[in-house]
Amino acid sequence: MATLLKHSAKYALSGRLARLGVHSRHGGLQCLQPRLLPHQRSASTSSKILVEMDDSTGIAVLTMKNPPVNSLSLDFLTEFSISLEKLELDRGCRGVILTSALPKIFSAGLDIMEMYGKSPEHCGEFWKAVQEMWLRLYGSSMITIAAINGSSPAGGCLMALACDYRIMAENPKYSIGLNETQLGIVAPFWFKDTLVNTVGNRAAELSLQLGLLYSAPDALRTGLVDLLVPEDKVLSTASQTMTQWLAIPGENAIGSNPRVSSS
Ligand SMILES: CCCCCCCCCCC/C=C/C(=O)SCCNC(=O)CCNC(=O)[C@H](O)C(C)(C)COP(=O)(O)OP(=O)(O)OC[C@H]1O[C@@H](n2cnc3c(N)ncnc32)[C@H](O)[C@@H]1OP(=O)(O)O
Repeated sequence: MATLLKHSAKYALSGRLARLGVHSRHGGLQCLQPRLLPHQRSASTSSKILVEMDDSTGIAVLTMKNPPVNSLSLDFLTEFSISLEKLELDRGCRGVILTSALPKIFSAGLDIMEMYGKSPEHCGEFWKAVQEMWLRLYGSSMITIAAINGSSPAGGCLMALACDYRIMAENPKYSIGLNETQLGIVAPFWFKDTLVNTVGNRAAELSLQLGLLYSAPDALRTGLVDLLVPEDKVLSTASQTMTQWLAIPGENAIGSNPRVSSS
């Protein structure tokens, strides 16, 4: 925690700027245009989330656009959960691809400024929003695929882990992992359980105790991600993979998800 708080001063200004939407160092604000194709039915956008729904396929792309690094602030998490809930209630939506509008970053994890110098009430609200995001994603009855087009430490990695399948850009500069230990904090048990369910006990032990951040090839070797593709193919591959999953007869790819099915 001490290390985390030490980092906070560095992150203070950017957090405020991000909330004001004025940070463009990563080119974030320039690349937030909707990518609607002619056959797509609708796009809805809140300030930090863009949802593009393709009615003909039942696939939605949920794009995070919270510059500079898609940190998980209370505002962001609230918008994220609302967007996911709307998709969950939309009977036409069968699959969601989660990706980032920002170059180089999928998500930097929890917004450090939300944990620094805030009232107990605010902290409670923030923590509840983090859990809500995880519950909605991990317990979703839709197929969820993370199209990881940038680095994704800590809470960003949790988001990816909460999806059914992870496709990562094979860029040597990107890393992913639950690195909380390196920040002087212990990953909550539900972060740990989500990792164990993905990579198994021994790999999770090493990963958590050492706070490892994996390069894309190491993440693939460990089983933290399922597939590496060139950066410009991440979204299209996610789309193709989703189509394959949705073609499983009787929607069994959804029905046999052990997290949401008791049978
Ligand atoms: C309230 C409840 C109480 C609970 C208390 C217990 C706490 C338990 C929590 C346990 C679980 C924790 C999970 C987490 O996710 S903690 C957050 C961990 N994340 C990080 O440490 C990421 C740190 N960031 C980075 O590694 C890099 O920034 C990154 C690789 C993402 C990008 O690198 P790049 O070089 O491209 O960019 P910069 O480092 O220059 O950063 C750009 C600006 O973004 C700001 N920034 C970065 N990360 C965060 C963040 N997580 N929150 C807020 N702001 C962030 C950074 O300050 C830069 O701003 P400036 O340009 O102004 O310097």
